[in-house]
Order: sequence, then C-alpha cells, then structure tokens
Amino acid sequence: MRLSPPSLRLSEAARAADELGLQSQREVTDLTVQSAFQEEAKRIDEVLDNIRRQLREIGPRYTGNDFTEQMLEVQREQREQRLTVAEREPYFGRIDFQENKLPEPKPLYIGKAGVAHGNTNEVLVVDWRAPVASLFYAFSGGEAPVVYESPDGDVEGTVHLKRNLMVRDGKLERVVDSYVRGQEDESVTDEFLLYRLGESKDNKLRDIVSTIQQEQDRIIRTDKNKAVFIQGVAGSGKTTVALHRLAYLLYRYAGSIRADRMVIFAPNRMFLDYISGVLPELGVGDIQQTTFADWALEQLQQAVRLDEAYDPMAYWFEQPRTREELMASTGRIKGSLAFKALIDAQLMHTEASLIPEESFDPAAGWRVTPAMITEWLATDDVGEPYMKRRARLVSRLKRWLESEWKTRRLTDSKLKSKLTSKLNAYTKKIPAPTAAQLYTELLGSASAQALLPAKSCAAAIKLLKGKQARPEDLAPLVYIQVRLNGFDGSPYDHIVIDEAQDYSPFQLEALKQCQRQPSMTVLGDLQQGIHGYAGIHSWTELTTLFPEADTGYFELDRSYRSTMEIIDFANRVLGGMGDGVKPAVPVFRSGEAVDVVRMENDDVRLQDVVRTVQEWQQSGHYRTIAVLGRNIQSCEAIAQALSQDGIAAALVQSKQEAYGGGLTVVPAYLAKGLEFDAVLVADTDAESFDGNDAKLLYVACTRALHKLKLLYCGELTSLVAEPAAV
Ligand SMILES: Nc1ncnc2c1ncn2[C@@H]1O[C@H](COP(=O)(O)OP(=O)(O)OP(=O)(O)O)[C@@H](O)[C@H]1O
Repeated sequence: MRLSPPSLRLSEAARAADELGLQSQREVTDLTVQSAFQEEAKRIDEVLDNIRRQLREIGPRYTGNDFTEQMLEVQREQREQRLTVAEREPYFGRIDFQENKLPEPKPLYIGKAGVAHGNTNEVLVVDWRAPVASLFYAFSGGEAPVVYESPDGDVEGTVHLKRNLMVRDGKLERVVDSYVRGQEDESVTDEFLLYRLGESKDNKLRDIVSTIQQEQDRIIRTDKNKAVFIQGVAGSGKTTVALHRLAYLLYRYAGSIRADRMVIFAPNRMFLDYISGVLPELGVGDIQQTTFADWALEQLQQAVRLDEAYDPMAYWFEQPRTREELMASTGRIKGSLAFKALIDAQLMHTEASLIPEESFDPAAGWRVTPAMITEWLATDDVGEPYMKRRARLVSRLKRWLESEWKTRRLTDSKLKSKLTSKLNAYTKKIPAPTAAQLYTELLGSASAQALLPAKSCAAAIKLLKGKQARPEDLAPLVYIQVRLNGFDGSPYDHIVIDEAQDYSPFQLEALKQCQRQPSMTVLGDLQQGIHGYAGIHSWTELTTLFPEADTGYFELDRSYRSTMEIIDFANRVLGGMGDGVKPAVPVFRSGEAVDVVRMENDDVRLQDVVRTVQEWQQSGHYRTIAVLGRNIQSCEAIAQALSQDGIAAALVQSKQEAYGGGLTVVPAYLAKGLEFDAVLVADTDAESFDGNDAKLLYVACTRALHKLKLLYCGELTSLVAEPAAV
C-alpha cells in the first residue's frame, strides 16, 4: 500500500523505442518514462509557483460596508479558497483533447479547483466540474469521436491521451497513462483506481474526484430540477456520489442556488461526523447536515421531544423479533400515503373552519357575514399556510371594525373597547391548533383507528400529552406543522437523503413541502433495508411521489469498497434472500480469502477476537479495524475482553456522535454506512443471525475493505452457505 515509483504504460515506452530506433528497448523504456515524468514534474513546479505567487499577492481583506466592497470581498475569499485547494494538489488528471477543426490536441489538466495564470489568464487547471472535464470521466477508450456538452452546444473531437497524476505535498509521485491514442489496447485500464482502492482508510470518508467512474459521473452531472433516485449496492459510492453532486450543482448553478439552502439527511450523528470531511475537501462549506429527527424537532420548535423510554434500535435489534412483530409495526402505516390522506382530510376540515358559521354582529346594524369572509379569503393565496391565512383574516376583521368606527364617527373609547372585546371573542372561535393538538385529535378519531390499532393510538396520545413522540410520529407532526405554519426557513434548493430505503413516503412528502420544485438526490440500497418496520420495500413507493418527467432513477451495481473475495462472500449471504436480489459486481481487486472459523466455546471465541485484533494491529496493514457483534450485549463482552488485554477500543452505542477510527467495537446495525480496513464479525452462529437477518449480515460483511473474518460457536448461521468453499 505504499506509493510505487513513477510509472507509465510500458507499451507507450516501447513504441517510443521503435520510433527513436534506439538499441536497447529497456533503456528507452526507462528514458521515456523518465522524460514524461520529468515533463509533468516540471509543469507541477511551475503551476505551484504560480499558485503560490497568486496567494501571496491576493491582497488584504475588504472591510468596507458598502455593497461593492462586500462583493469584492466575497470574490477575494472565493479566489483565495480556490487557490488554497489547488495548492494542496493542483491537479490529478490530464486529457489531451483535439476539438474537430483544430489542428492539434490540447492538454487539459483537471483539478479540484480551476486556476487561471495570474498574469495571462491562461487556464492552468480546469475545474473537475467544468463541462469539458466530463471528458476525463466519461471517456472509455477508443478512437471514435467523443462529445461533451458545453453551454454553447455540443463540442466534438478526439481524445489523444488520458493520464492520471498523483501529487503529494507539492511533489509529483506517480504518473499512469490509461489511454494513448494509436495503441492497440483501446480500453482505459483501471490501474489508478485499483491503486486508490487498495489504500487503507482512516475515520473519514474521502473525496474521489480523481477516480470518479463513468456511471457515477452521469449521476453527479444530472440536471438540478429532478428527484434523482439511486439504488446502489453496498460500497458503490452512493454517499460519495451524492456529496460530489452537491459540489457539482453549486458550481453549475452558481448564482441561482446556495450552499446554505441545501441540506443533507443522514441516518445518525455519527454518520454525519464520518462524512463531514468530503465537502470541505471539495471546497464546499455551509451545507446543513442533519438527521430527519433533529430536523423535524427543530421545525416543531421543540414543542415535542423524542420519547426517551423508547429506542427503536434497541427494540428491533437487541432482542429477536418475529416476522409477525414486524408486520404489526405501526411505523409503516404512519409512514404511508393512506395515513397522509387522513391527515390531509383533517387539514382540509381545519382550513374550512376558517369561515365561521355565524356572522360577526358587534352592534345593531354592524355585520360581517360568512359570505363576506369567504369573499375576503378568496382573494388570499390559497397555497398559504393555514395560520398565515388566519392571521390575515383576523387583521382584516380588525381593519373592518376600525373603518366602521370612522364611517360612523365613533369616538367613545369605552364602546370601542367593548366592540374590540366582541371581536376578540369572535376570532377566538376560529381554530388555531398546534401540530400536536391536531395530530392528537386525529389519532383519537375513528378514521385513524380504522388504520391503526386503538391501543397504539392511545399510547401515542398519552405521549403527546407529555409533549413527547416516537420517531414514527415525526413525519405526520412535521407535515402538519408546515401545512399550518409554513416552513421555517428559505425553501431548500436541493435535498440529499442518504440511506433512503429507511424513509417512508410520508417523510418524503414532508420534505417536499420545503421546496419550490423538487430537486433531490435520494440514495439507498434495498438490500441493506434493515429497518423494514419503517422504511420502504420498493423504490416505487417513493419514485411515484414525483411526476415521471421530473424523476431520474439510477442503479449502481459495481462495488468499490471491498475485495472480490469479500463481495462474492457477501453476495452469497444475500443469495439466500431469493428473488429480486441483484448481486454486487466487484472491481477486479483481489485480496485474502474470507475466514469463517468455528470456536469451541465462548471463552475461546473471545480469546480469538483478542488474538485476531492484535495480529491485525501488528501487521501494520490496517488503519481501521472493527469488531462487529450482533447486539450491544455481545459488543460489551468483546470490549471487555479487549480491555482486559490492554487493547483500547471505542465501543459504539446508538446515540454516538462521532467516529474516531482506529479500533471500533460496534453492533452490526450501527455500522451501516461506515467502512473499515478489516472487519471481524464475532458471533455468526445460527442463533444470533437467523434466517431473517440476511440483510443485517450483508451490511456487516460489506463494511470490510480488505479483510473479513467471521467467528461462531456451535452451529454456523444458515446465511453463510458452504463456508469451506470460501
Ligand atoms: N470512483 C471511486 N473511486 C475511488 N473510490 C471510490 C469510488 N467510488 C466509491 N469509492 C470508495 O468506495 C467506498 C464506498 O463508498 P460509499 O461509502 O460512498 O458507498 P455507499 O454506496 O454509500 O456504501 P454503503 O451503502 O455500503 O454505505 C468509499 O471508500 C469510497 O471512497
């Protein structure tokens, strides 16, 4: 996993040898390699000099208050940020593209941030998000003409060279040509990608700009005004792609969308911490990152809090649950469109109650009739939230009263205050419910109890009385809140939902209300849908919420995280699930075989956990190691055994806020989304992982990049077929 010396494709060097007619091919090969490397190293030095000079000369901050100065400061700051990003690694790729009708190819260097020469404005580095840079990602070899879409229309031409460059600490370390025009091998090789995938990982997800794959690039560059759905196997880069898409959208639609009007929803705070490095690496800041629960509670202005006595993770994963219990879960009902329809009906009823049944008759001959109110309301924007329309109506009634005073020349202040009291009494009758009140009312209704067990409605009502709610109540509550009061904030320009297989249609409907038009990236993997008690069972449950023309659906089948051996093994675990399961396709990266080892008893098993961890740590190959257990109890025993041997490990629990890397002991259900160089699943016996746990074991196995080992006592889980053949 260390860097190798500068390398170019030998075939290129051999061709050069022929052309030059030199005696020793080896000598020429080395010469060509050296000269191309030197040429690139020289250019890197020049570009870096230029970047550093520009950084030195960028000038002090603009501190004035007027608009021009503020705009100049924004531009200065953006330029400084771009140059700082470029100084770390100016570029990673080169593509020589010859536009039709131009006499020769032009080398384009692709980097994380575009850089122009300080004096001449010549483009030194093309931003990876620029239209022309799409060639670097989309090009898959061959001499056929290629096209990229520029703002002025399609540009056609041919590619002559595709080269990857690795720069560390300002020095060129590696050069790999994946395509050279005119050579017999026409396909772009994956050598650079394989090199990158073979590296060990730390505690943060990283950007992949230098190795984005064609199928990922297509998603990243999809138009903004779409709900883009991505079904991707474990390790296919869904999370990474979604984050790169945000960076792309901000670049492509600069001026019309803003980072502070974008939001990322992730399953928990630890995961948010894990992905927090990618956007800053891409030079993007200010994007809100949250969980659905935190976001909903904030919208509800903390009028309710989560039921502290109920931890869904503990309920569903700490004890075995039957299929019947799963089917009886109320989460899927409360997340359904049928339940939303009930709430919509309830809201319509509330909206109709804006028009009082009685007239307002404060004094003889003074009258506002329901018909007049209906007319007033008709001039309002009917799309406005209920409470805003109500407030407008109350003001209108006040204005009416005051104009009556004027017309009737009323000066008696006592009478005025009497009339005002009458008005207050009248307006009080126009309902002003809170979200919790309206939801409580609904849960008590016969229509709700036709869908949900009466007992569960009663339990939810009791909780709401104590200002508490369960996660499954948050979508209905926040939906009502936004319908009643409007969204608290500027409408979102773009929403990303990670692990969306755990979302319900109702959650998406609640989020849809917070946008003017749908612009979402919704990603997940049904095969990792371990929260079937609340999430979706098919993507159509979510895709049909959007007009077909505004919906994009992509599948990612290639897995970049794990070795072929690990993926083959994980596919077999899922294979037991039957129809509809799409196996992950590995990138051709071979590693060690997966170990499945039977232990005599529990003590021996724990000793083996300790021994394996020690061995892995001493090998120096792995920066991140995880021991996964079926539940927290199993993890506690493992953490204790490790600690008795003086091995420090972080034991992850459900409310964990941060992931620190190193050695982690974590229940399998909490490891979703994370990845580790080496993974030991410590209790894969038939009792811990029964026939219903295929998705959970799949999640556990696919966390591993390079090494996977499974331990069990007694009988091996039936989910692992033919261990001997592995
Ligand atoms: N094109 C790529 N080049 C290099 N590495 C990649 C590429 N695509 C994905 N990866 C790597 O693969 C790993 C998995 O990526 P990511 O976590 O985004 O996948 P995912 O589909 O969200 O996985 P999961 O569903 O298992 O959580 C990461 O280490 C990521 O850096």
